[in-house]
Amino acid sequence: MLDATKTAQRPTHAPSDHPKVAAEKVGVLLANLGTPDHYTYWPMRRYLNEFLSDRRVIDYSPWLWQPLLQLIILTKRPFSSGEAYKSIWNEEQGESPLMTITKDQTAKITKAMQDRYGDQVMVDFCMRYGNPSTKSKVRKMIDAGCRKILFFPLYPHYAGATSATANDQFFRVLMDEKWQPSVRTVDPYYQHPLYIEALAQSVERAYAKLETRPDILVCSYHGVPKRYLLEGDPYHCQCQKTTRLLKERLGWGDTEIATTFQSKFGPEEWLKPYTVEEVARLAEEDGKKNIAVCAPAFSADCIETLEEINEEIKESFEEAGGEHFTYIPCLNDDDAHIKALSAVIEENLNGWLD
Ligand SMILES: C=CC1=C(C)c2cc3[nH]c(cc4nc(cc5[nH]c(cc1n2)c(C)c5CCC(=O)O)C(CCC(=O)O)=C4C)c(C)c3C=C
Ligand SMILES: [Fe+2]
Ligand SMILES: [Fe+2]
Repeated sequence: MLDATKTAQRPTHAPSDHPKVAAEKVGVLLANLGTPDHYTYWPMRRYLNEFLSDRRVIDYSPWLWQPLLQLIILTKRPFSSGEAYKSIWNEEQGESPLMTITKDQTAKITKAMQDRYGDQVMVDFCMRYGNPSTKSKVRKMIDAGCRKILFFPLYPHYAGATSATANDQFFRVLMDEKWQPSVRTVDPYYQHPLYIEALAQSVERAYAKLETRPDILVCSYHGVPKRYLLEGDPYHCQCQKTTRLLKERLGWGDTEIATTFQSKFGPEEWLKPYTVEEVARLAEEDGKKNIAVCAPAFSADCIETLEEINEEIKESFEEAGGEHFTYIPCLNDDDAHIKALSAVIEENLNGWLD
């Protein structure tokens, strides 16, 4: 609650001083990871620098890590990752697919919330790294009269490198605000029945379009260093549970679905099996020549799915003798996904709205 003694020193940006503010609102701030402004060297370098300097993502001592990052990694990776981004870029809108999809999700969730609550709720999105920044969107919500903000990291699973760092940033930028909203953050939703339902429907829809049923569905999750799991990060267990719940909902057997981890970075061991190796092994050793791959840890298609899975990992499968590779897109702005995310939001707004 607000301290009445502070109202006398309300800053000029305080919501009630804002000429356009007619009534108090509740803000729902969706947050995704972030994406470069462009695939050329400097925007790529700025984005990777911010991302890879986050100690929630890479926890090495900055004394060791920063020289390596600044002098070696950031001289090369902006070029190689930039090429990958170029191959998937949405040239028409001048942005990456992650940005386009996040905007589409936000528009649909806004509509769902307005149908339910009218103008009492304001929905917007921000990114953990790059633009639009968490700071700019928190400020925008406060200026628009949001006295309560629900912060929703768009990751089904909780990892230090994703949800936790998004939350860190949210609370960090709030420290700079004089006019404090009351806040809530959303829990991971990897076992929400509507999320599992949306995943299952996306698999069923994809399978229904195929002439021959794939031998196996590979659920490829973004990896993290194995050490993070051993040090207590819950991400790995939550991914395993998602695959199990999906398998149960689909009514499949153990041999029809697998869990793998992708996007290994650096020399350390990451969560295994690595998708890129496992798809080759499935083709070569298990004779599974027809596979489908989905990516349940990503709420939106991005470089890691459109380029890494659908180009690099597909190539690894085909080089090992695989014949049919089907990539099942992320849930993106599917109606079932919007329904799931809206339900999660409504559950978290409990008691905040009439
Ligand atoms: C280096 C360590 C990394 C960890 C740990 C990590 C965890 C992690 N990331 C996501 C989701 C996304 N990652 C994306 C891109 C991306 N990830 C890393 C590194 C780590 N991620 C890098 C260097 C990049 C940039 C691209 C590249 O150079 O390879 C994206 C896509 C962004 C886009 O613009 O499309 C997402 C989404 C999760 C879920 C996760 C751990 C749970
Ligand atoms: Fe990542
Ligand atoms: Fe990648």
